[in-house]
Amino acid sequence: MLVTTDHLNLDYTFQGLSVADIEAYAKQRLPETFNAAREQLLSGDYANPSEGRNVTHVLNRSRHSVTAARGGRNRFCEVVRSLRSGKWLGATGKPITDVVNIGVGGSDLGPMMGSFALREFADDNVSHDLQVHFVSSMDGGQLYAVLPIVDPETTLFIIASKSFGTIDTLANVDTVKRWISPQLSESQWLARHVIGVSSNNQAMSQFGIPAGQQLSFADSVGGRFSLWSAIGLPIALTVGANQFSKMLAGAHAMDQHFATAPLTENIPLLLALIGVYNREQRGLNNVAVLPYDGRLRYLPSYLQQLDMESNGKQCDRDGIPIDYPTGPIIWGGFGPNGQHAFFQHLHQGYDAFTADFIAVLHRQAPGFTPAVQEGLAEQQRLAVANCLAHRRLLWFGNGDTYPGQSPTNLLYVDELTPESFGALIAAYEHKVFTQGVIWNINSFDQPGVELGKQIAKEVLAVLDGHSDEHFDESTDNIIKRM
Ligand SMILES: O=P(O)(O)OC[C@H]1O[C@H](O)[C@H](O)[C@@H](O)[C@@H]1O
Repeated sequence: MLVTTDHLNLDYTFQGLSVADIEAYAKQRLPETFNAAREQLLSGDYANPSEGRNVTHVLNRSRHSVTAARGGRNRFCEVVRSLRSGKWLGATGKPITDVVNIGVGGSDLGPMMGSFALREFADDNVSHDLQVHFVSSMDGGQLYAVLPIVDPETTLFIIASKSFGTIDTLANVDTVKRWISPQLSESQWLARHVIGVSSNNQAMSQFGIPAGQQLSFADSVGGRFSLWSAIGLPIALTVGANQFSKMLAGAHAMDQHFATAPLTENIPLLLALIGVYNREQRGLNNVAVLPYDGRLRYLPSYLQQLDMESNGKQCDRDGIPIDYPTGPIIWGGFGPNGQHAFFQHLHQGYDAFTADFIAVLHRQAPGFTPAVQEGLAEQQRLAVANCLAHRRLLWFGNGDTYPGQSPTNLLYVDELTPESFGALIAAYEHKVFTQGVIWNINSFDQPGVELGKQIAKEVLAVLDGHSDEHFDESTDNIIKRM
């Protein structure tokens, strides 16, 4: 049960499903409309009915759109070149040494995961060292850590927000504005130390970001699908625009694979059908994501947003309540360390689950002595051995007290490269999309999140003394203590 593509491979042997099982299940669960839906997604024509627009993130990585969006892409590449070469000077004439990406959700998780995963692929033709930091949390916890180690005169902030209205991001930006003085005035800061990345150009202008420092993207690109757009700027700043393009090329190759590979050799389709099978036939409500390469350690959080925000729904595409289970709970963590923490429960605990193991078979270690290179190669083998061992134990068990029979996938790449990374993420995107089609839900909105934001505003108004609204006893009691 092995499926291989240029960049990504799937072994689903330990799902206990044969090719014939998959074919039969696809007949049962894949709607007749699927082929048309897939074509629409890949050409940017798939509808997001509740938000009244199409879904176009795939266009960010297809060759046509790179040409169509040449203006925006040129500015993106210029910004990358200028910052990475040290030519971008701050308001007091010093080169920028640090970039802080302020954004949350899709404006944080994708760029952070990609920058961390691909760091070693940085183009070398850079004259100075640029540090990229990430700040997302509304409580200021990350600002506490970053502000003391950067300097207003040499730091540039990316304000990354599709809507340019997310309170978490605006609150962090507001604190930064207080921090720049006395070294910089607000106008100096805006002129040389801020780049806006958003689909809301008007809000970026109102904020005072010069037009040349605004990078925009289409509002038809959902936040959790936006790392391929200008939101991916931190990745490009880390590795260079060429390597960023290779990541897009890997994702594009996966788009083509998804479009053309037959069902039983189509990785996203198989992942989707196996996932629906586990959810509906085996009653498994959770998936552990277990990367066995430290560079992919942010993958579980990224997939949490991708999958749970897309398919955690209780109404269909027309807004009508449904009575069947939809997207599972996604959780997980870096596999080798998980072995020393939560794996005990996986092996012998009461609750049933499924998991995706993600492995990288080989890793180059240029720049190290031959002895260290050999040590690192041994460590890579050690990690893969542990991945294979735990996967075996989970499936086969070991006597009465290790039940086994936990179905898992193994996704692996020969080497982690920008291309294979792009292909891996695109495969998961298409898995989530396919499941959304199967469950007849809109995978491209997040009404629950919006409702939570509205309630938070009402609570904050009471905390700030602007309202005397009452909630429930518990909430009112805490408010009284603030
Ligand atoms: O990029 P922004 O508009 O600031 O949104 C950031 C995030 O906020 C939200 O609450 C959404 O649930 C996410 O999908 C989104 O990625």
